[in-house]
Amino acid sequence: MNAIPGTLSVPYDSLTPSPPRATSLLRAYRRHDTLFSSSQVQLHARGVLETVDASACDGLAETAREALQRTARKIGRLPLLGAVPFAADAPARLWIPRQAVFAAGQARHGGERRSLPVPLPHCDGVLPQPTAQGYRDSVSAALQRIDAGRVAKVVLSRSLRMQARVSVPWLLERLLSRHPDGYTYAIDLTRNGDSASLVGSSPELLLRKRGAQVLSNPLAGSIPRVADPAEDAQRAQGLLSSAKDRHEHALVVDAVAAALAPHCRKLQVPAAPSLLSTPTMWHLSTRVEGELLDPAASSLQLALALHPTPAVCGYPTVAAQAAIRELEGYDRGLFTGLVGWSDPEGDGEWAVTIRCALVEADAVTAYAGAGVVRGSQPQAELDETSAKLRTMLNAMGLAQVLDVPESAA
Ligand SMILES: C=C(O[C@H]1C=CC=C(C(=O)O)[C@@H]1O)C(=O)O
Repeated sequence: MNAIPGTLSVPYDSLTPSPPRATSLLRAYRRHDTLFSSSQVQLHARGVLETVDASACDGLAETAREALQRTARKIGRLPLLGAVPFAADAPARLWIPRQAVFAAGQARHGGERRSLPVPLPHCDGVLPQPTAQGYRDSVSAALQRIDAGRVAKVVLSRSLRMQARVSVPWLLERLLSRHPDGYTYAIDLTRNGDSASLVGSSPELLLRKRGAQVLSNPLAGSIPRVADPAEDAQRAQGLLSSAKDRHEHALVVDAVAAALAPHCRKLQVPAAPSLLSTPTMWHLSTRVEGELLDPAASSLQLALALHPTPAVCGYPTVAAQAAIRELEGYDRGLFTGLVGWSDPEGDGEWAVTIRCALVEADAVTAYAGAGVVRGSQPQAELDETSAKLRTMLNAMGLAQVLDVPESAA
């Protein structure tokens, strides 16, 4: 099928009969491979055939489509995969791999366990950006802008850079076993010998496209979960009936529906959100489903038409982007961008790049943000980002970094 020895690419639309078992793909994963897993499909890729480094400002979707079609003509059907950053003018990290294998279904924990690194990663120091107080101050500043009518919602984030060595295959396996329904990814970013991977377990689907069918599943409005089942259920119900969170959520759903509408002959938008849970969070969730006018439209092009949604940026977009630039004080990089893949027909799946960490040789940086709207409280937003950070910190065995007294942070 393909001219490159060892290259294997199984078409997405031929997945159902007898695909490679997802668990065996996970077992085959090696450091510097790339893996993207959802409840629908799992993609395992190795090597780089061609990079597509344009920024979203520079016709990224068109450049990607040309690269996919050229590869399909010359070599065979291979997907494009990788990550697009939050900022439209920053370069994407997308490429066509030398080898790609798709499997249907979830990468549940395989029979064969990898040996755990012993001891668990040890953290030699933490650099928060901003500090806890800095984050609360930025939320207060965003609330002033909201009161002044300059913006309705701003998503503010923070990061924790930890001096620690973390094994990517080990982390990936732990993330998959904790939340197999999520969008779990390990995107190899190693270039020129500088080892780096973007690893995460996102609960949020930006866009899935298969034939003429598209689905987006925006999340916004959240509350941390607790161990006690009765209180946990009470929190979920409280979230569902919170006017503040419903408003925060509606801004995202309206923007997603407005961005998809011009591309769709039919669009279904539920009138009210439902609840979605991860191991650490409850979220308000809405599944927006559409039928495309042009089934040949690419999943990347459609995902970029949605990005950045108010779930990661705010509303209105331009005012929220300006507030983030002025208040956040650090570069988000790939965090709050999109991560996923597209095949030569444009079918594909792109998740919102959240609940993630940049894993480098001697350090790991975890990220989390929260939507600020009228009625938000600085301490509650800080606590929400801590709970979101736990997705990665718990999986890495580094949750103790959240217990550091603020004066030491
Ligand atoms: C920006 C993040 O979450 C977004 C997605 C879901 C819920 C969110 C919220 O309730 O604020 C955020 O909009 C993150 O997890 O870092």
